[in-house]
Amino acid sequence: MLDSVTDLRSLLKDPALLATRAYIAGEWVEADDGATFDVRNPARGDVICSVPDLSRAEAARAIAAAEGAQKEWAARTAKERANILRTWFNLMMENQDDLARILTAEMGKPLTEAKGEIAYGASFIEWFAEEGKRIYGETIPGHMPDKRLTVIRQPIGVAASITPWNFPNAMITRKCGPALAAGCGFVARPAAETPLSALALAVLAERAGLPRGIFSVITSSRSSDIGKEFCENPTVRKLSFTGSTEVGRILLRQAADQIMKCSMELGGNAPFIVFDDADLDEAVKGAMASKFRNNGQTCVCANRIYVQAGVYDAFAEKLAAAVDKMRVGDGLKDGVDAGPLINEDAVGKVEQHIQDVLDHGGQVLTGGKRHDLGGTFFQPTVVTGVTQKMRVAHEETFGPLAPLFRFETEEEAIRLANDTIFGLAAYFYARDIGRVTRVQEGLEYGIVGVNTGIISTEVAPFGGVKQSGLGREGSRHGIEDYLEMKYICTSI
Ligand SMILES: NC(=O)C1=CN([C@@H]2O[C@H](COP(=O)(O)OP(=O)(O)OC[C@H]3O[C@@H](n4cnc5c(N)ncnc54)[C@H](OP(=O)(O)O)[C@@H]3O)[C@@H](O)[C@H]2O)C=CC1
Ligand SMILES: O=C(O)[C@H](O)CS(=O)(=O)O
Repeated sequence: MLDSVTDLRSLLKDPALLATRAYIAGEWVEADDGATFDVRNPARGDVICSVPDLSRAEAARAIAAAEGAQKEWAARTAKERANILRTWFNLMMENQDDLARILTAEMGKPLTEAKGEIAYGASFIEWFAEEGKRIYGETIPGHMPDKRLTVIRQPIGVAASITPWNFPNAMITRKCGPALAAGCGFVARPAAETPLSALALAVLAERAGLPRGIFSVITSSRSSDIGKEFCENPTVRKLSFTGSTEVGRILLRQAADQIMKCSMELGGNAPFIVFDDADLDEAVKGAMASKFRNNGQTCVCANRIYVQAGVYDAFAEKLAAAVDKMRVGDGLKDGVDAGPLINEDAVGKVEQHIQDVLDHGGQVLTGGKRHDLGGTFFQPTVVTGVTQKMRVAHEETFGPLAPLFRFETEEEAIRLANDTIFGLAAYFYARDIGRVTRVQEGLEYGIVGVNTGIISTEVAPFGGVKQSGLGREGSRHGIEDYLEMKYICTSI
């Protein structure tokens, strides 16, 4: 097991990627007051290293440096910015193995998933390097003979991000990619659980030639303080947040004072619907992929699995058999399908959801308890007899729990699936074209997977409706949130 920075450095081809100081204005710094906080390997809770515990003053300096660098950065051509971003992408892919080991060490996901995340994260840098060249304007036929009308789009200025621990690389690049391509300055504050992946990104950004000050990484355990600096500092013109709906609400309230432009990628409660005309084996594969990716710790994981009555028992049996084959262990070891949960609170939530199902008449089909490995390892679990009265119907578990609900009709399935304040991702398996059309149109979600359990890609718009968020990330739409539109009316 990992229990020190020496152990982790010994696993890396390039130990310099394991940076343990914050990155502000092109400098590697300690906290002004020398404070630090520990970064732990969730598999055992061992301390990997400590990093500086920055406060608002250092965050303010990073914001000022981003403002100072932004005008020159925006004055470069889109192609010049693209070339540097492309170099950054290349460096991320060349160092994929090391970045994945650092990510697994601090977050716990299996190395195979971590490598996948590095490629996914890098794809946003690659994609938006090119999208930056397509920030087109408009000319509009004048409303009067002596008027000439144009519309241009300019970088919004300094953008800031607050990101969660579950995708410590990709959630940052999904935001800084479009921001930097558009000509913005960028200040990132990663989750306290997982700062090392963000710092490794800064090491490679420096090597790629990103100008000093244009990109900073604030390591801090004082998330509320840094969030307030981002929301209250008048230089920050854009806040992009990924995390829980509860925290998103706090940030929106704080940002309202400045009428700040915000993107919010928030909580989910994804329904996964299996109709009686589905290919059951494909549906099981999709459920396994969607439910147990990152050990259930993603906002787009299937959180509720609705199965039509005629195929309920067959699907439950097939799913339990697939779940029983999952290999739980230390993510740094080969052949592991599920690592530890991020912390004890995460384990507690899974246990509470399982107990609530049992208290209301449901049953455990497989799993249901902490794993023999101890720590925050948990048995992948399937529960049956689940109903809308239970907590798991309305709360995001964010763990390896697959709750099976039974339904009778198509109308009932759509109604139950939409019975939530969330609206991020939904999935269903069916083959009748009329049913597929009616269901994909009837689901109130920003993302719908039809006969697939994995939907994430940099080329498509990712985001939710209702209380799952505001805005879209990735795709040709993702750069819009880092631009301001200017209408110019010229009298000739
Ligand atoms: N829609 C999406 O794409 C995603 C949504 N989520 C949702 O987030 C939840 C799980 O992730 P989790 O990290 O626990 O979510 P949190 O919302 O608790 O934390 C997300 C980030 O916000 C920071 N934070 C917490 N409180 C504040 C505050 N008052 N002001 C400023 N920043 C704050 C956290 O810092 P720290 O951790 O250091 O406290 C972390 O960096 C789930 O509900 C999940 O669905 C998660 C990932 C993606
Ligand atoms: O943080 C998350 O859960 C991600 O947004 C999910 S994905 O984009 O990696 O699928």
